Amino acid sequence: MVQPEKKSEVREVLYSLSPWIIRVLLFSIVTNILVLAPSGYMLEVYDRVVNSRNHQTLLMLTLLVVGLYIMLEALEWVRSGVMREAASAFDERLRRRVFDTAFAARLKNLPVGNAAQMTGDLRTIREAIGAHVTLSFMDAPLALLVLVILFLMHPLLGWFSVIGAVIQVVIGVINERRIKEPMMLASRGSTASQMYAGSVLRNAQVIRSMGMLGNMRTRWLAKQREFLASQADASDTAGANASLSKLVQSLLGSSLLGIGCWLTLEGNLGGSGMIVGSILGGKVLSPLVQIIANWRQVESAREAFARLDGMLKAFPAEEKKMPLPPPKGALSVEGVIAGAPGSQAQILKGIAFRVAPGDSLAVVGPSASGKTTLARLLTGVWSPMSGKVRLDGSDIYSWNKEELGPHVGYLPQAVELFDGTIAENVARFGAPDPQKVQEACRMVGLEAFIATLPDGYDTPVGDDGAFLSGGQRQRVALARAIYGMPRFVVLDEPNSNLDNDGDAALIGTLRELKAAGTTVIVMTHRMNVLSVVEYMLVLIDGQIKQFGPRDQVLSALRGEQPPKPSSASKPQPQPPKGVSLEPVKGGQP
Ligand SMILES: Nc1ncnc2c1ncn2[C@@H]1O[C@H](COP(=O)(O)OP(=O)(O)OP(=O)(O)O)[C@@H](O)[C@H]1O
Repeated sequence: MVQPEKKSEVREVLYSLSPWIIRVLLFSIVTNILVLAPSGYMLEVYDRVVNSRNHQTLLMLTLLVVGLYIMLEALEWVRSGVMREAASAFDERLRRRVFDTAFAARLKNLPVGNAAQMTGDLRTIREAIGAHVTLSFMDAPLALLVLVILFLMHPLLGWFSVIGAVIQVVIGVINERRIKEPMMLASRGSTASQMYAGSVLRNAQVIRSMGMLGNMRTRWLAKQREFLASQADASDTAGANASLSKLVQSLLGSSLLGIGCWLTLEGNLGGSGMIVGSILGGKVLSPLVQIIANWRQVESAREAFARLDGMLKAFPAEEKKMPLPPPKGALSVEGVIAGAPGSQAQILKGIAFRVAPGDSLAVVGPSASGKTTLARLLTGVWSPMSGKVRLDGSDIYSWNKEELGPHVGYLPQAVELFDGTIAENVARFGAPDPQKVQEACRMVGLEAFIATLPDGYDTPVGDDGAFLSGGQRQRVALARAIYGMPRFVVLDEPNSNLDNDGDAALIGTLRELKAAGTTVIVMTHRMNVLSVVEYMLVLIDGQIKQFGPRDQVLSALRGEQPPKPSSASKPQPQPPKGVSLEPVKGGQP
């Protein structure tokens, strides 16, 4: 079946700029006429002043031309201003959508560079709209009118101008062909080099401690050399062609004067015709020369347009859906097969289980068995290849996350904090509710630490929480996950960085969540977490090996009879065979 062509959002936004474009086109008519003022002045001075030797006429003509100059420059200023306004409007109308799409693309495992390229592409198009070259495009139709006048004056003048224009276009095309490849390599190389430098700077401590700076620098220098060589190649070619283009323009101006003079001598053109002809010839070429000189900018904008449009088509805006009622926390995982976005490899190979509202489940399993993958599916970060993850019966992946977010808590394995204060991070960068922030920090045992800080909850955490210790970062992230007591919480290795106190605080947090009726799923390698959960799921190589009430699963793993229900209130979990679990740190909480 033929798929209908998806609408081009970027093109639609460009079309929406027509009120600005029409205004500029109207101004362009006036400026293009005013541009002829110096030529008119020259002719009038020759015709009227030199012959009549009239000082007053000279004064009047000079005052008139000065007035016209001022008007021309004022209009040019207004014209550029209107285009800059149009450029801002373009950015304004797309920036939110571009940001969201870059974010969605990153969630689909697209490299950071490609996702970030989108904001660069938006900037490239915006700059091209506001650039002088766009005005040259608007001047081009009027240049055609000037060409018609030249033909009417004498066909020879017209043809000479056309030949000049054709030579200019040929130079432009050759230039573009020659520099396209090196420019592309230079642009890619520059991005790669920048990203590499960024990653070196982010990991400065590792590099310093193991004396890796020399090796890293050598790599960076090689990347720099590579892209600078391509850039130099492109600039050399562009420079040579620009000089050639200027030469053609100067030659054409003088040739037209010569031809005009010859035509006058032959009696085919009036005396002033030769001057008018040479001046008008220059006007035909001027927008063309501008366009050719800035053709790279036009090409870059065209490439950025294609890339941006492709990405926006690949990631359509989320449709507005009817809001769903807040979830109660009933989780159902139905025949889920899943892998990393963009990859066909299956990490989870047919997973199905249910967790009732308020119940807690520990997911254990060896490294790389798929626990983190499951956490990403349970929180709707990744979508399954087949099957569904449902919260209160609704597909969690398609649930509007802005709407669902306050009811869900997620602590990822790699803790990510953002540049802001403790309170802002805990409150998920919404307006912090001081009571809820304090409550979340109390539950994870951060209160005492925060009390020692001069700025308390308003203390900045630094980029990615750089001012905090690993354990503190994990606790702040845990507080963020439980901020506002969500109904559904997924914790991926919540105690990987915690000491005994932190572990005890975590167990306390899990108990409080339980008491509040929150459904909790916790991926763990630690035994002590098992003491506060009711259910257990053993994941091995992407498949469920065991699932059920905790003690039953533990007994099954040890090859024993399941314990009697009463023992569930006094859990004494032991490491099962085949599943590596670290012993409880600091004893039973
Ligand atoms: N973003 C990704 N892109 C491609 N493959 C991935 C990605 N994330 C995980 N994988 C692969 O999926 C498999 C399962 O990884 P996952 O992180 O889910 O395991 P895990 O059980 O959480 O391991 P651990 O206990 O070590 O954290 C691994 O083989 C890993 O290479």
